[in-house]
Amino acid sequence: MKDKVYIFDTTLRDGEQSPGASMGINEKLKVALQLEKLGVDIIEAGFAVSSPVQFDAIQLIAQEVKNAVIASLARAVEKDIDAAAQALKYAQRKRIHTFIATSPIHREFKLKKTKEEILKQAVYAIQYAKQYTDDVEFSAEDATRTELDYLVEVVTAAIDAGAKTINIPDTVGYTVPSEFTKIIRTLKEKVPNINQAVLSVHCHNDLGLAVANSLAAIEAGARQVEVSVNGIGERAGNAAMEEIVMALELRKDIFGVETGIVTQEIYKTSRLIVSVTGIQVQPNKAIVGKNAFSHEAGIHQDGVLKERRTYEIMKPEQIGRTHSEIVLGRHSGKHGLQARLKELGYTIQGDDFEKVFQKFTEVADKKKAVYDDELIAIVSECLSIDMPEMLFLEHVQIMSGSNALPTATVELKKNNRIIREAAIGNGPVDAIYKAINRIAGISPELEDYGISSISIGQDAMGEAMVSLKYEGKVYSGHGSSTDVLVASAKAYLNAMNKILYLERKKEEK
Ligand SMILES: CC(=O)SCCNC(=O)CCNC(=O)[C@H](O)C(C)(C)COP(=O)(O)OP(=O)(O)OC[C@H]1O[C@@H](n2cnc3c(N)ncnc32)[C@H](O)[C@@H]1OP(=O)(O)O
Ligand SMILES: CC(C)C(=O)C(=O)O
Ligand SMILES: [Mg+2]
Repeated sequence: MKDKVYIFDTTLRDGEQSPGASMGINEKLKVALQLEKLGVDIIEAGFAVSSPVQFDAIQLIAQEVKNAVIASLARAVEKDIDAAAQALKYAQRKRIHTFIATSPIHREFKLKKTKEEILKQAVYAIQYAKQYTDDVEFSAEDATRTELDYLVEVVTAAIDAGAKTINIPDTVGYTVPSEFTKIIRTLKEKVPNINQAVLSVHCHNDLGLAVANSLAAIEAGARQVEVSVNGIGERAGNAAMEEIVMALELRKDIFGVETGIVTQEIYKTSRLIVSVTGIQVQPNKAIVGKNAFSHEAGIHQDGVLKERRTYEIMKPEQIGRTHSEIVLGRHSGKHGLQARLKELGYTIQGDDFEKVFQKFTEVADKKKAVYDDELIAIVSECLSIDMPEMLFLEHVQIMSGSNALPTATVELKKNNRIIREAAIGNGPVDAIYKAINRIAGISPELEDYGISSISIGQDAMGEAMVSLKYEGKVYSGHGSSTDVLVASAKAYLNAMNKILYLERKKEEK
């Protein structure tokens, strides 16, 4: 059995410290249950003394989650530790995580205490917490800006006092990987009782180094990492769970360690955090970003079509995504275009293909991306081929407002015939989608929906993205427009047309 690295998830505590990320009690429970499914070892559910909502959320999570240790943060003061213990009362496995800052700048200006006073307070807090649970974690806040010999002294005393996990936070994200390696190695060499505790790291991302620092610490012997989903957290955030887990998973040759994470649950967890916090993931974010498995460049598309591994180091399915994507745009080449045309049911070769490619490059040069409906229009224009039996958006009209039931009227074109339907929904987008479902005659499940701006200014283009689940398969769609509701309708139709196309193919067989 390889060495295990414990995954301590702090999405619900440090992650929630991101401006605007506060979650309600039920949302926190939903996240905790998903983290349990994901297989994290420890869930830091909050900071109990901080507010009644925090306290109640920790209590509820402690009652409901069975397969992870539940932790609460507590300053090194009795009232915080008492509150943490009470909130954790019903947990099957509980951890009190107490901390105090050790660096000169925090000692002098924030805590206004001497080295001796801080060491004494840390030891007292750990001993005090031990009356409630044997599982006490101690963090030396701002450890990485602390004098190393003093840090050795504090860590030795904390373990003597009974701390079972010693956490070394890079609180302000100032450290670089080589320094982290040195800190962990020094602690392993100089702390005489270091083997009686698990050594942990908690890295912030102020210099974009949180993941690199955490991995350096693991290589140097740390066996717990504190992470958050999508890397959310105070200021520039914490080390991203998905990046660390997949680095450890894919580079076992380097790290030689295992985690208990069910990697197929990663994407679902990431999307849940986006939906409960409203904090979007940047498109180029590793592992969970919209573009992490998209290929636009012609040379890459050609490579991936010939052998996926030329430009993909993991399978999207490994992290619970359904597929990688060939995005047709200005940088695409003939192989990528041909493959997409084939998917759409066209076999176009020779001069005809050259004509279509020529027109495609003209269109692509003016746009961010060329979507399926536009491609079909190009083929139809260049080759006078009838449009296949697809649904095209002609018109969408919405009635919505604070006192109105959101109602959508949608007109779609199918085989040169206009079909009109209206529907009421929970919101304008829901109403549009219900009206489209009526015309299409099927009701796929909306798995994911997102809208983002793809240009700036008042006439900015909005791009909508949807994932629809139908008979166990997931279909994605994109649509863009200066009107976000029109973009939403186009994205839905883009995915719906893929479903309808495959359904027709099945019937033809
Ligand atoms: C690096 C981190 O992420 S640490 C965690 C940060 N998270 C949070 O702060 C979110 C939750 N915080 C809160 O709800 C509040 O700040 C509370 C309830 C903890 C404290 O609130 P208040 O009593 O109003 O104090 P306030 O937040 O203004 O100041 C913090 C006090 O705690 C002291 N303190 C800070 N850290 C510690 C510590 N680890 N142990 C003991 N005392 C500490 C500060 O010196 C200051 O004390 P002072 O009032 O004697 O000057
Ligand atoms: C409380 C500690 C672990 C923390 O969040 C930090 O130092 O960043
Ligand atoms: Mg932190």
